[in-house]
Amino acid sequence: MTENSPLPPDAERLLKLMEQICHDLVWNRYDRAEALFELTRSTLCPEPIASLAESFGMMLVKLEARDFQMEEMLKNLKETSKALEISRRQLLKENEGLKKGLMERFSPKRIVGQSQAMRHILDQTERIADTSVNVLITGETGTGKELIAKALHYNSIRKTGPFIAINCSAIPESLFESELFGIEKGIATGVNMRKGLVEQAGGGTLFLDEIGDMPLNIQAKILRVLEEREVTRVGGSTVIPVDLRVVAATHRDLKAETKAGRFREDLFFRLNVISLALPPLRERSEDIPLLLQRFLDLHCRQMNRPLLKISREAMDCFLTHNWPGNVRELENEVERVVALSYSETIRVEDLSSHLRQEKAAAESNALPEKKAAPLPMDDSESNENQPMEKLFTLEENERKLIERTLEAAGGNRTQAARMLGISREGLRKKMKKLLPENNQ
Ligand SMILES: Nc1ncnc2c1ncn2[C@@H]1O[C@H](COP(=O)(O)OP(=O)(O)OP(=O)(O)O)[C@@H](O)[C@H]1O
Repeated sequence: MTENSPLPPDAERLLKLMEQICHDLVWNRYDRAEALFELTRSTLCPEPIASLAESFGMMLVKLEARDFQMEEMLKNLKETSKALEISRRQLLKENEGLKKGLMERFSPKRIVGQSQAMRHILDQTERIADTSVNVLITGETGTGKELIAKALHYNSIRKTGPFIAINCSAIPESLFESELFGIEKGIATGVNMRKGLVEQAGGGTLFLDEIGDMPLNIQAKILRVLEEREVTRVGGSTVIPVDLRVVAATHRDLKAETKAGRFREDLFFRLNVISLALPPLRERSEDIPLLLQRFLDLHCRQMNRPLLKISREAMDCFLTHNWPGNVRELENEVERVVALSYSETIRVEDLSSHLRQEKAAAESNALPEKKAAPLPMDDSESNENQPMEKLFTLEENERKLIERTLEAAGGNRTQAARMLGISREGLRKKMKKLLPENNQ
């Protein structure tokens, strides 16, 4: 067959059929596609048309395979999307549970404190939690300032919003502004937009810890946020409204800092709408046994140990130490002891050396008048650290212990019996035997 010779009549018809099939395929119509395979097989079909049909047939097979793959992909995507939705719901539920747990954990009722000063603080915390007033919490390190800030947040109407804590003493001065107020996109090559901590706290509480360490220029800017309730990112000009409550804390005397010109007076007044001054632990030693109990429960549970008892001598160490690191130091000491002690009773030798030394020094003076709340006590350790020449008989030791406990309990026998872990009747019998002169 030459280039110009007419096609045989059959070839003419088959070419027409090819043309129609191609046209159909262009419009995604496949109903005549089967004919392609016939064309490849037909003995009547001229060879060029048969090989053209074969090429189209292969193309069709590929198309079918692609469609099949797409269907599979769609099916997989649908399954993944279903699994993601299930996970999303689970996460939401978990998140709700965790938030509920946080609310319970930071309820003022769960914060330990029986001393008058702490009861006053906890009472105030409960009363102001659900308001939006700014609060300034003062107190030495480890007294529980952040704990109170969280109690304020998780018991407020903002409890489902974020609690964002900033430690002002830990941020380098050059980074303060961008950390707090965020950065606008494109301020420098490759810089992406970043929300600052103030913006992130929207709908929740911003906790400015160690506010006394905030640089003066930032103090002016944070004051603006408090007054205008809006923020502008570094390098940006858009004013972004923020709805937040500010709780600040410091171990410094901010009044003195304002007098020394290191803290803005206007900011001090803005923050100090309500102030809560947390007392150091050494001024509320009646809280020590309760805190000890709380931390023993917690750490024994965490370390899978049965609840440890504490010897009277070890308890004396806890009561006489002056706790410069306050509650945090006490908790660390308990955690250390629970991890390291071998026996079921915490004894003096289990404690850190500085606690033991202080106790030894205090022993040369009289026992301070501190009242211990009931704890699982073990008295078998009395006089453990006494040098040999000071050893007394068992009876003598018992007599001294009763005398000291009565002294600590201000003469109240019911309380003394409780502190000794015996009944009032048991104490009466012991006093009759050991302290007949006192037993009237
Ligand atoms: N009254 C309390 N009851 C139970 N736990 C407490 C109490 N006070 C403090 N704690 C615990 O002591 C630790 C220290 O408390 P927190 O971090 O709140 O102190 P802080 O005053 O903010 O310390 P810093 O000034 O060093 O930041 C935390 O583990 C906290 O849970």
